[in-house]
Amino acid sequence: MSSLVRADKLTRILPETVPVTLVRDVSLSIGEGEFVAITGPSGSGKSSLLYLLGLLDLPTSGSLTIEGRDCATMDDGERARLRLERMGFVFQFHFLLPEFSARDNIAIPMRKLGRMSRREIDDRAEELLVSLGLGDHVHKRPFQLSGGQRQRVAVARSLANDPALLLADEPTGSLDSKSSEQVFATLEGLVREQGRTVLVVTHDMEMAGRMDRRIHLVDGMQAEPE
Ligand SMILES: Nc1ncnc2c1ncn2[C@@H]1O[C@H](COP(=O)(O)OP(=O)(O)OP(=O)(O)O)[C@@H](O)[C@H]1O
Repeated sequence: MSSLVRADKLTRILPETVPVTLVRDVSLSIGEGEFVAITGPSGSGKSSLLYLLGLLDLPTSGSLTIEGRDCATMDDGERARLRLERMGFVFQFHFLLPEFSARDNIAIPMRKLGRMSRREIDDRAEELLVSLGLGDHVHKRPFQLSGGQRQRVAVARSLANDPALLLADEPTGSLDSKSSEQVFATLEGLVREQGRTVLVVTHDMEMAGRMDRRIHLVDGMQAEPE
C-alpha cells in the first residue's frame, strides 16, 4: 500500500508568552484506502493534528509529505492548490451557504478549480447527491434539509473535486444517533466501496472501533489507545 500521508515528528507549538504545545512529535503514515480514526480526550490535539495534515495550519517542526510531495517547500498558493485538488474537508458544522441549493453548494469547489463547464459541474453535483442517497434534494436549500442530510451534502461537497484524502473533524458531533449513523455509513462507503482514504476525528469509540485503526493522542502526543 503506497503512503498518501506521511508525517515525521510533526510538532506545533503556539509561540505565546508561555508556549502552548498543540501537537508534539507525531509520526504516522496513512496509506491509500485506509479509514483512520483520530481519538483522544478533549483538548488532546486531535483537531490541531487534522489541521496540520490538511495544510490548514503549519508545523513548528517536523515534516509532512502528501502523495510524496514535501509540504515544507510549498508556498501558501501551492498549499491552497493541493487542498483544493487533493483534499476534502468535513467539519462538525456543515458550513453550507444558506442561500444556495444543495447542488449549488457542491458546485462551489468545482467552480473554484475551474476545470469544467457549468453544465458539467451541475451534472457532477447531481451525481454526487444521488450517490449519497440525496437525489430528491438536489434543489433544496440547507434549511429544507435535516441535520443529517445537510451533513451528507457537506460530504458530497467535500468530494466535488475527487479528493485523494478526506479529512473530517467530528462530522457527527452535532447530530442525533440516527443521523450520525447515516453520516458514518456514508463515510464508510467512501472507503469500502470507492477506495478513498478517510481520516476522522471522533470522540465516539464505537465508531472508532469500526474503522481500520486509531491514532490516539494524549496531551498532543501519540499514545496507546486505552
Ligand atoms: N489558538 C489557540 N490558542 C491557545 N490554545 C489553543 C489554541 N488552539 C488550541 N488550543 C489548545 O490546544 C489544545 C488542543 O486543542 P485541539 O482543539 O486540537 O484539541 P481536540 O483534541 O481537538 O479537542 P476537542 O476534542 O475538545 O475538540 C487544547 O488544550 C486547546 O485548548
